[in-house]
Amino acid sequence: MDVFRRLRGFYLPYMRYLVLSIVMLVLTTALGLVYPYLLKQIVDRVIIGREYRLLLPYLGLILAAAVVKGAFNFGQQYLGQVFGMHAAYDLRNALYKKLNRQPFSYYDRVHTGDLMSRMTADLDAFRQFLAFGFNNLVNFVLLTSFGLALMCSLNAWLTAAILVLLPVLGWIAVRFDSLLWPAYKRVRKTLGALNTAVQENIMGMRTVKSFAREGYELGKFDGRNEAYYASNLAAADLWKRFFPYMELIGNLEVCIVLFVGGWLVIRGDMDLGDLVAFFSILWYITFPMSQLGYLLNNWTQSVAAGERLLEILEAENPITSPVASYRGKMRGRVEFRGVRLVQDGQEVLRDIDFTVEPGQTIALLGKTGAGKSSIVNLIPRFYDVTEGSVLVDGIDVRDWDLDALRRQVAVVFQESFLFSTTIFANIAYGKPDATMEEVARAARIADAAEFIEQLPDGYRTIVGERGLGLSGGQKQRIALARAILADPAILILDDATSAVDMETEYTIQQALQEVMRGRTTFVIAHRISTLKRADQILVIDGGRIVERGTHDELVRQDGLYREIFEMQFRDRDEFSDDWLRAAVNEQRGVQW
Ligand SMILES: Nc1ncnc2c1ncn2[C@@H]1O[C@H](COP(=O)(O)OP(=O)(O)OP(=O)(O)O)[C@@H](O)[C@H]1O
Repeated sequence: MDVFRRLRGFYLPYMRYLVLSIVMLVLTTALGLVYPYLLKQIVDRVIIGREYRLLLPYLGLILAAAVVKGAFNFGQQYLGQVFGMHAAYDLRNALYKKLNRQPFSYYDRVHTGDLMSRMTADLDAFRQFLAFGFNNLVNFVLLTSFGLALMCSLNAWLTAAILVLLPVLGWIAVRFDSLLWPAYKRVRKTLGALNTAVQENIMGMRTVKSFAREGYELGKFDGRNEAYYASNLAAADLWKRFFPYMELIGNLEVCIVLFVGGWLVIRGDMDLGDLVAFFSILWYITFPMSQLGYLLNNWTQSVAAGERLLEILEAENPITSPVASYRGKMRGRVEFRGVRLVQDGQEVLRDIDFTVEPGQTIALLGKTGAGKSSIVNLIPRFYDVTEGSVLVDGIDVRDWDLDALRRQVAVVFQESFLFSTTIFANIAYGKPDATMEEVARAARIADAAEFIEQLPDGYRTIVGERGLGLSGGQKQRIALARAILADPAILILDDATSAVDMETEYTIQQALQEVMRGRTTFVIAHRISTLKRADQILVIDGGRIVERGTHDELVRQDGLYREIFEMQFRDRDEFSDDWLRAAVNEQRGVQW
């Protein structure tokens, strides 16, 4: 019940459909109970009383009741569906909205396949209960109570006799529900794991194939498929045990009515017509009773599914805009004050202090895993600091309106993600109203214009899922153009040119000089040649700033920067016969 209480916000606004549907259901049920009454009349008056002229009117009444009942039945099912669909529509929107608002840390933990299964299969199980389950439940209660009341009016003793088995029925139902609930939770969980395996396999198909690991992946899938199959079988096994009990109780009821009812008729304490009517009511209510199993199934599935939906809806999100948030125009001054960051219990950053003035370029250099990305991720609040603060224009990023902050900070990640749409739409992603000229200009700066124009459809070329069909360097250049077009006050290039060759990187850098003018730029790169022009270079090691200064200052110190510099210099020396490197050196006028 708790699941339904917590999800009530989604179905309460549409209760009018459910109420109308239930009204129709009551009428359908009431009309259904007219048959036993008519049957009694036919037996007592037409057959026993020999009033044959009444036969046709009674048959006419039975037919009319069937037609009206059919119409009400259609109405109640239709309205039930409308109720379920409206609620599911809102729920789907809320889930999607929530997922869009969740922070990076949430996506570090969840599995895409499992999320997809929650958004589809679990949502549908919940909708099914709203659309049919609610009505069936009400139908069950109504039919049983109406039926019992009618039976009571026919013969109280006979009704009391069949009620003896009711507590047994209730006990069995409750007992099975407690067994079914965990069984269905397992079914849902194994389905999520199965979807995760499929999704990861498809996403990573190139890696799978390149290592010829199809066999291993098939085995992994087989294992999860087996687990899903086994959990379904376990649930079916429970049902297998449940149905015979229900069948037995139904048949016992028939025996009781035959025995006690027959005895009452023989003694002359009950009319034959009443016994026939009693029987017909019993059959009428045994059907929904035998459906109790399905009802329970529907119910437990929807509770298990609802729990999984609530896990998304109620997931904590510490990264939200404060009520009195700041949403001004950004100048681009960034300050880190005593920043410490702990992730998964591990200290990733500590004692990070630095200031960048608007328009300056700051470079971060360090070994892999040193903490460079972790530093820049704090600026647009992809993560929040554990201690200390990050200020933009003197205002703590936690006091900025999240959208205003992120709209004015553009990040180009090492792995560029492209949507499966046109190159134009991919570049204009942060500025949907951009004109062709603006998009082409951003592409020119990112050194992407040339290869885009050579494609058969130019900017209208549709790139495959995740940009398949383009090279890594081409994707990076499109991502770069996307950031340039967004015209941010702060531009963060997190290893954004790692996939392009040195010559292209050089061309991009030349063009970026113009883009970087007037905006604060963070550059993370491994090649010293990329960083050396920065106003300030921070050398990161083990989550701390170990050196800082300009290129000239740092090469004079005997530290990590110089070590990296000399290493890169040695490489260059070893490959001195490489015509390309020589050409680039010459072009750059690098003084090593
Ligand atoms: N979301 C996270 N959850 C837990 N630990 C993380 C997370 N992100 C990064 N780390 C850890 O923090 C440390 C620094 O990672 P970070 O990505 O900042 O390094 P980096 O210097 O940018 O490395 P690279 O140059 O390889 O990109 C690593 O030890 C990493 O395992």
